[in-house]
Amino acid sequence: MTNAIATVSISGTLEDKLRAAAEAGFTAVEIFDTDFLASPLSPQEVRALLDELGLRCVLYQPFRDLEGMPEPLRTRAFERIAQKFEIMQVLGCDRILLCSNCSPQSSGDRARAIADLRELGDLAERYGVTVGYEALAWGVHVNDHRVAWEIVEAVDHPRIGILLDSFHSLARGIPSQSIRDIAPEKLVFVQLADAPLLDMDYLYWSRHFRCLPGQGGFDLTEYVAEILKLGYTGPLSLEIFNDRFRANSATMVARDGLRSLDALRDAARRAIGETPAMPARAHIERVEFIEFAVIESDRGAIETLLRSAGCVPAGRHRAKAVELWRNGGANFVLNYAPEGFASAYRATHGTAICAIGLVVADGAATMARARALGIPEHASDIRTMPALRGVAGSLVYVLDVEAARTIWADEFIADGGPAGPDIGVSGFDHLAATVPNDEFLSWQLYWRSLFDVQVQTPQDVIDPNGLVQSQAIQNATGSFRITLNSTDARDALSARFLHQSFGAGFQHVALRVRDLEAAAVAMAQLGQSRLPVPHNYQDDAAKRFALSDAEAEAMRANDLLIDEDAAGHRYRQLYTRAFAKTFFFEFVERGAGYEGYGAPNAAIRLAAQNKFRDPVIAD
Ligand SMILES: O=C(O)c1ccc(O)c(O)c1
Ligand SMILES: [Mg+2]
Repeated sequence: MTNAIATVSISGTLEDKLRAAAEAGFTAVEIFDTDFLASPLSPQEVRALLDELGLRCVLYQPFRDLEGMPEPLRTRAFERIAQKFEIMQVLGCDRILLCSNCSPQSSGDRARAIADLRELGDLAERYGVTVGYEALAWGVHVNDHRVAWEIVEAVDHPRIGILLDSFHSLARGIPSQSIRDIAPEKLVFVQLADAPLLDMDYLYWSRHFRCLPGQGGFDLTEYVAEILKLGYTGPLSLEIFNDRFRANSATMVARDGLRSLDALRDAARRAIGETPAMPARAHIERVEFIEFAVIESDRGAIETLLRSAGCVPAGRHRAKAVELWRNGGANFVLNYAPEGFASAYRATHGTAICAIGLVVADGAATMARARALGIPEHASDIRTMPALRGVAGSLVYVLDVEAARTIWADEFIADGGPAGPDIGVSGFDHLAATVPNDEFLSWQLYWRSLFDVQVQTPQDVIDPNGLVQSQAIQNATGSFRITLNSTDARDALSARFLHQSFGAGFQHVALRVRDLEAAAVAMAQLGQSRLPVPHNYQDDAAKRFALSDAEAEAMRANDLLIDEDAAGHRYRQLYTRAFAKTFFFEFVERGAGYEGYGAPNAAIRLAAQNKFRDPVIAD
């Protein structure tokens, strides 16, 4: 069974698109009619290029508005499709997609459509071509694959089959089990696309928001499982109309496309009990550490930030200029080494988080799955802790439970200094990454294809200078949580972060505490520089959440933010001021059952941060 991609999914000229698909490892493509029409290459030249690149054209698409048309449009459509069949012969392509009719001039008479398709079958037969009839979600008479199937069944012609496109089926909420009604030999092609769950006109949703499987909200696993159960062995092909992809690197989309298909195939195989071709998505236990690459001249400032957040020195590396700091269950590695990965990272990004360490259930299986998905490994100098390339060239270290138990004693000499103040940090609550807009979907796929994680509903967050999109990703128990944030707005905080730190990265780290009020008081004594929260917000929160006078006063006195879910589970937050505009802490008290991230407060926080737009060093 082949992986394929439609040329419409990627940016550039027809030639750029074909080269990117081949480079990513595809061996089959759909050629989109408009891409061909806009190309100066003759059919023979396109064929030569396909041959040179080792690609087969497995579908020519789309052909529009043929069935049920009045004359003279009907004759014209038949003449035009015959010309496509001739081109397809040159291209070596034997399948064409016919969309259900969208023309207001078309007849809704079922018998007419059936007769036209039967005649089309006879024409296709002469060229050795098979037609896949696709129900567009916005087709005027046929907009449901169950109806397309009824028609194809009635046409009963060996050259006329049905083409399934997951967008059209799942956007309309058509049950995937209905695929079982299709005769297997009549399913001629399968197109796949995911999409965010939006309440939107089908055409606009489809043409602008489709995304790769594993980047949106459709249940594609069930869809493909039904298709595999039917016995379909043809290509699974990506047909993605997406505004970001049109503006993106063709290579990135093609590479991610292959990853998304491999991950989806794996999920579908598992769903129907077939032997999987790669290890399962990796279970993450927790974040064990984050590592900063630190410029020596930033030492004072970063230590001040850490100390005032309740962190204390806990060890020195046995061989390298690397220090371990701790805050309860959260480990911070400060890397000052003049050589190696951190030094290269520091040279590009300045003082920044250059790596995170994840504890997974099975390290070897995690690395094997990463390999199968084409996620690059980075040569790690610690044997028990292999590394994967992560956001913006930062690293994701992969630790077994056993490695996490021994790593600190193996690598570090414990610091005999005084124990720090206990501010009740149990560990990392979440890490917030800021990524460029065009990589936003790519990073979602990275996390969702490799790890056993789920996404929450995406959030639109209002920054004083533009809209920020935020996507939370977490494991089932909530012991691992990250958020991905991106914006198009040049002056929004996350855009300034990208500019300031020369690319994507983790911009803030949230630590979880038992009692945020107590932690805030303790950290104030340590000289913490907090982000002030306006009184207007506090006055509203007091009423909204029916806070007692004491609770409301504690909120005001400690610059706390608060949220509550529908079931009354609470979340309280406190932010520190930023270090060099690139990094800050959040402290959270997450009431049992609260699953969010305080999204309603993000606009308040961003407005507060906006006041400190000049370089700020925690003092
Ligand atoms: O948006 C469209 O017109 C269109 C064209 C061809 C397809 O296969 C499709 O799914 C949508
Ligand atoms: Mg389609």
